[in-house]
Amino acid sequence: MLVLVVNCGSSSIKYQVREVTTADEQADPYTSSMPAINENVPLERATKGVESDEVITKGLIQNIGTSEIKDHTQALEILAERLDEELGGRPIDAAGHRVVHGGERFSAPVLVNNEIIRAIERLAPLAPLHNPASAQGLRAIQKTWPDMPQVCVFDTAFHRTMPEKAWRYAIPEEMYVMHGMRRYGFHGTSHDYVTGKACEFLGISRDEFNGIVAHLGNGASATAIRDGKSFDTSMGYTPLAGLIMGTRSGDLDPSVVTAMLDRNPKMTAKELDAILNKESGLQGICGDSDMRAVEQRAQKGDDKAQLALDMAAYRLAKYIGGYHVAVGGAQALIFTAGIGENSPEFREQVCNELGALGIKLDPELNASPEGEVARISTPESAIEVLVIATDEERAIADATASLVRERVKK
Ligand SMILES: Nc1ncnc2c1ncn2[C@@H]1O[C@H](COP(=O)(O)OP(=O)(O)O)[C@@H](O)[C@H]1O
Ligand SMILES: CC(=O)OP(=O)(O)O
Ligand SMILES: [Mg+2]
Repeated sequence: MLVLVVNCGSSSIKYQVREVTTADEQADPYTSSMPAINENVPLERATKGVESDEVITKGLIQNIGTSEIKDHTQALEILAERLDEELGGRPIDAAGHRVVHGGERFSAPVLVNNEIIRAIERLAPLAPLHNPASAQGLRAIQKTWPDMPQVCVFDTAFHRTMPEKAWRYAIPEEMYVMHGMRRYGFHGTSHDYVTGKACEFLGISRDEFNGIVAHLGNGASATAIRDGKSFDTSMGYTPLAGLIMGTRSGDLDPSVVTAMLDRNPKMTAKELDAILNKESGLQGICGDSDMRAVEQRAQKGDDKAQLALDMAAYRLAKYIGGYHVAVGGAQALIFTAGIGENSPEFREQVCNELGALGIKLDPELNASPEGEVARISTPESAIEVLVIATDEERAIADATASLVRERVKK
């Protein structure tokens, strides 16, 4: 089956077309339209018998929302033409979308219909940059390929298993009841995927696995995995909370925000949002947001870059320490995504902060982890440290093929 994976960002569309083989094996019973609250089926169970192994083509459409490309609808028209060329007219069987916010409703991937698209649009206030883009992408594909089944895979879904003590904010209850102000958590597809890989590698069944995942890309989040499920996570109501990221502040005292407003009463919510999301994090501390650039400057003795690294590593280490407690003792610490997979220096710096947990890195293994899953700790380490290559697109392609296959059977 040929599956188009679409990731609609605020100003770009990342896409992949993947060949997915589906064995004639029954997947686990899997709710496809209305998943029950707080239910969650691990990816590897939901996609049993589905294997995506080959990327046929991939690419990026940028500058959406400029004079060049008006909106996501126009971008999808460009994509359709491009794909026709790149695939030599071969038809696509299904499309799978990364949707950032699934709110409290979605705890698993769903087959798309008009009502689902409206639900994603209704969640726009919680993810103003991402959800409207996804909805436009979904509608544009509906228009271009009216018969193509579409599936949405939500960043928030994996975190629907968190207990209320982890997801509620200590603010007046009506803020939650009336406005949905609570922790949702993001990067769930990645946290779920690498958790499955870790269990496989360690020979532990999902239900018995306790660990911590550090997904460190441009956006970064840590998740406490208890009994194989998300128990707590560092991102919150939006992807701004938690760790120090490329351009996002992560956690701070909310009074800082009100003080910014006090100083400059003319500042709009949008401007405040831009300061915290686009001008903060590594960028705010040292003027560079890309980890490679920050590391290079630090190696040359640049103090500001070194401070940015120290702060980011320290913040992450504090989360790891807290989550070790939250999961009742982690069996493994997993590093993944751009920085987690590619920066031995940052992994080392974080682990150096974790001596109290009895973590011991093997410097050679850390310098060049090999394969999809690599152990980088010594045999004496109290917690295994793993580097796992995440693949959100693959997970989305598998989930899409799995749901579409079930539909064809019915
Ligand atoms: N070899 C490397 N060393 C250090 N950082 C790296 C390396 N390769 C990629 N990165 C960092 O990974 C981050 C991007 O991660 P990625 O997961 O690709 O992001 P996105 O969230 O955009 O998917 C950037 O900060 C980049 O500098
Ligand atoms: C949710 C989020 O932070 O996504 P990204 O890492 O793609 O920015
Ligand atoms: Mg990412």
